[in-house]
Amino acid sequence: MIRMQAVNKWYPSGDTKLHALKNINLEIHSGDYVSLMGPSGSGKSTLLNMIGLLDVFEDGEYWLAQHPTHELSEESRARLRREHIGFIFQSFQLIPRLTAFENVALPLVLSEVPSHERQQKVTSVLKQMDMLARAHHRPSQLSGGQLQRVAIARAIVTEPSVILADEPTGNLDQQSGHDITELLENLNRRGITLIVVTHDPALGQRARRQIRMIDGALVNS
Ligand SMILES: Nc1ncnc2c1ncn2[C@@H]1O[C@H](COP(=O)(O)OP(=O)(O)OP(=O)(O)O)[C@@H](O)[C@H]1O
Repeated sequence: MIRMQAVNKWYPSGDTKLHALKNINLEIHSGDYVSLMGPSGSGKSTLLNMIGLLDVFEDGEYWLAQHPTHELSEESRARLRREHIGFIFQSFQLIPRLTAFENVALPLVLSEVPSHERQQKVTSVLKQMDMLARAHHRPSQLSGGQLQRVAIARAIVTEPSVILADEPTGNLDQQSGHDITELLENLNRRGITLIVVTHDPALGQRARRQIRMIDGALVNS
């Protein structure tokens, strides 16, 4: 599903450059459940952004679902991202002035899915997340756990093959965090590849495979 070979990423940093990803070699198979851990600043979010095609790297190769993303135009990369990747963030990243329903519908609007099909798909995923009763609430009217369930509905409405979750339980109390973890693991049981960045060892250890980063490099991939 995911294959990186000798990927390096530098960020501009004043007059010099910061070597944020150092010779990353990584293979993740379809249906895997992987956690990515490591100290603050070690490069976890940078790597997740590369996997999700949100940012570009300077050298190396990255194959996603057998597509050579390093050779593709920004437009093709965006299409591949929409087809394959669902994102979940610590801060939920919902649009405040849109209802839960409208937030979940947004990726389908961007993919030009017809309105009646959109209606069906959004209703189905909100139901799966037990959020149908709150479909017309705005984010400010929802709890943290509910916000994350809406965000998961938004991530899965396009039926992605990979979910990338950056500290998905970081802003939640213990019970809500546990519920969200179960929801994500259920999606993985249904075949979605799940990659979770976390500082929480208890969450990280639940993954079938644990990857550690230190100072921009993978330690045990
Ligand atoms: N847009 C950017 N421009 C310049 N430097 C950046 C940028 N984003 C991240 N960095 C730097 O790259 C390194 C890796 O950052 P990254 O956010 O990937 O780490 P992380 O492991 O996810 O950290 P945390 O656990 O604190 O979220 C850090 O030194 C950070 O300061």
